Amino acid sequence: MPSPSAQDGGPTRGPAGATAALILADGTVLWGRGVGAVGEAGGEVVFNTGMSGYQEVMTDPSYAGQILTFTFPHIGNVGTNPEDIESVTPAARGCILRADITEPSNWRAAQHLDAWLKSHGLVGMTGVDTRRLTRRIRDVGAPNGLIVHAPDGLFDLDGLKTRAAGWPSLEGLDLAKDVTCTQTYGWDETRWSLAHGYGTQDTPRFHVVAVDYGAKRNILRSLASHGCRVTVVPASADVEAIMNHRPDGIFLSNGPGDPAATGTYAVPVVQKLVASGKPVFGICLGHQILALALGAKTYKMDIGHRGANHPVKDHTTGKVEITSQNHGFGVDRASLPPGVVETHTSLFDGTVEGLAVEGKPVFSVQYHPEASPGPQDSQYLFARFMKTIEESKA
Ligand SMILES: NC(=O)CC[C@H](N)C(=O)O
Repeated sequence: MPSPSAQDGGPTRGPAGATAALILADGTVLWGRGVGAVGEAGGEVVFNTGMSGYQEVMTDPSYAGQILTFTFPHIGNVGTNPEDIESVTPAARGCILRADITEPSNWRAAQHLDAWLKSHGLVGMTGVDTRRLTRRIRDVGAPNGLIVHAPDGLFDLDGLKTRAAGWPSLEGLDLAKDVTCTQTYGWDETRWSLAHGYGTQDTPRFHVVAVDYGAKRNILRSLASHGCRVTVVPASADVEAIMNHRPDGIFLSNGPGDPAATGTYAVPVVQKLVASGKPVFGICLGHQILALALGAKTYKMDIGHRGANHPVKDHTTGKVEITSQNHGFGVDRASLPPGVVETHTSLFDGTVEGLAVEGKPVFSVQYHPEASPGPQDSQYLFARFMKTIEESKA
């Protein structure tokens, strides 16, 4: 789009047709067309390279505090439906898209993406050169920014630039407490499956307590489909509350924010869980919290991993799997204490992707074996967890 019209003092009118703007913390402005809710939303601007699954991505609670830009240009063309969600309320703050959203074309579509964004109060914009934005994020790291949707085309650019520059970093932010469940509940796979026509569940083999730091539904479904009864407890649950459920195994979920910020409550609980000798399996934030509990350190990555084509090597089998990922923090290899083994490694950038504790039924991965969206290569990890539980019971 051409440059905006010069103004003296008052609001700035964007280039012809511009009803939305992305303002980055360094003052960069990208213009576009507004979709979804009218208003302003701020967060860390990150890109996801997946070619499908925008609704699962937008509802993944781990995207809390972030504005998503999709590198795939056509987003919204199959509309939205009530099933492809990873939580009831979308966690991402907004979205940045290349192409305008077309009419939905899919038999499952219940709503246009634009209407769905509006109904959840999410601000979005289209017409952005997302390739340019992504290359910029790759060069300088994920910036904070604001997206503004103003149908009158008028923008208070100075104020927006000040607010974007002052937007707080995700580093040090505990967001798990914002997205965790407020009460303990049993994941009712049967009811969910029947409601969506996917059949029933057999008699459960094991009872797993899942600590919810922002759990994606497909993890709970995956545990259930591997034969588990699943009890979900809030992130603040203490060891006694967890053990009172008499679990066969404990699952530590994914979730948003800085893992180190959970140090006051989650980390000491996980230390006790590890000491208890019960099988423990962690995914993403759960993996990072486990690492902290074992004495390792986490750090903020420049751009993180978000997409559905990340190659990871499993050192146990020597196999390479293509994985679904969404994280902006990582576990520092140099900080791993003796007795903690790196089981998986990223073949993109060599970072730590999985851990196991020697002599204990405890392991975790940085990526998402439940996918949703993404390839199913890593489903074996749920089977590995079941085997660990079986062995620990024997
Ligand atoms: N998906 C997740 O659990 C993300 C973990 C953590 N919030 C990160 O960004 O690294």
